[in-house]
Amino acid sequence: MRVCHAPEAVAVLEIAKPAVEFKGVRKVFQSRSGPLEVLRDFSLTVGEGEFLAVVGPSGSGKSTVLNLLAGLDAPDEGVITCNSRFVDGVNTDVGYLTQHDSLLPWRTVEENVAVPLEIRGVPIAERRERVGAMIAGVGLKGFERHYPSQLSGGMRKRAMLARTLIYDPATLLMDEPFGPLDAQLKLVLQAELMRLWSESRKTVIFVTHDIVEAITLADRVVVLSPRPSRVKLGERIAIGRPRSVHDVRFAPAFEDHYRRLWGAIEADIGRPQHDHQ
Ligand SMILES: Nc1ncnc2c1ncn2[C@@H]1O[C@H](COP(=O)(O)OP(=O)(O)OP(=O)(O)O)[C@@H](O)[C@H]1O
Repeated sequence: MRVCHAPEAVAVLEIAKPAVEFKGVRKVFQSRSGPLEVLRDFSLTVGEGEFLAVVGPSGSGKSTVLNLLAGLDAPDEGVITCNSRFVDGVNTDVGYLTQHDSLLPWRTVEENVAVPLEIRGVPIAERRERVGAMIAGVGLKGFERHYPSQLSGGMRKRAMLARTLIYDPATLLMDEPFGPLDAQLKLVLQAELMRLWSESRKTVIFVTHDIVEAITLADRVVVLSPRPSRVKLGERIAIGRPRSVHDVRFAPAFEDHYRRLWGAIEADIGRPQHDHQ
């Protein structure tokens, strides 16, 4: 990825090498009331090292997009590639932080974080070292031996983030990771995510309902249409980095971004989604 600096010191990102591509993807689920077409002719390209946020109406298929990329589900039509490989089964190139609390309750923080390394057969000494460093990196030092039930919601999110990052996936999928947290904690975790991302520059696809969060974190925000979904707007965020989660909303470009994104979302609120094919 090439980063050129415009006169106003805003980093303009040009997608030099795509990390993720959806081309003409269609996804239909079979529901009790018949087929549910969630994605139709859905196309999206994400550049290597890009932080992309995805917003859109509830039920428009945001999680479906992540599940398809993770290879947990298969498209009915179209092609998905990740790091130049077709996704046609479980995609081990991605780390996936889902909405749900997925820590194993019978394992301590360090035992939870170690799971991906155990699966990959990483030797125990290396495992200990990497787990310790990662736990410190997400601010959980001192809580290694705690069980999930002994942690706050924010600490559990940190532990899940550590477990997702531990095997150093090239691409990170995050599905409303901070959704249920209170506003202050959300800001703290957003700041930490930005710090971790700026150190590693992984490709990130981050699903959220929060437009401010999307503008704060992302290089580009895409808005999905109601079902059957496509990308209806792509907004490149013209706010320089490093960004402060507290100051982003005072950046000159913030208001215009917010207005355009909200306009695209507002137009679809209450609009019925078309489920008949
Ligand atoms: N495995 C499945 N079987 C049947 N229907 C499904 C399945 N997975 C998702 N759906 C339906 O597909 C639609 C899109 O779901 P998805 O979770 O991708 O939307 P979303 O945009 O992430 O929603 P939200 O913002 O509410 O989290 C929804 O109507 C959902 O009920």
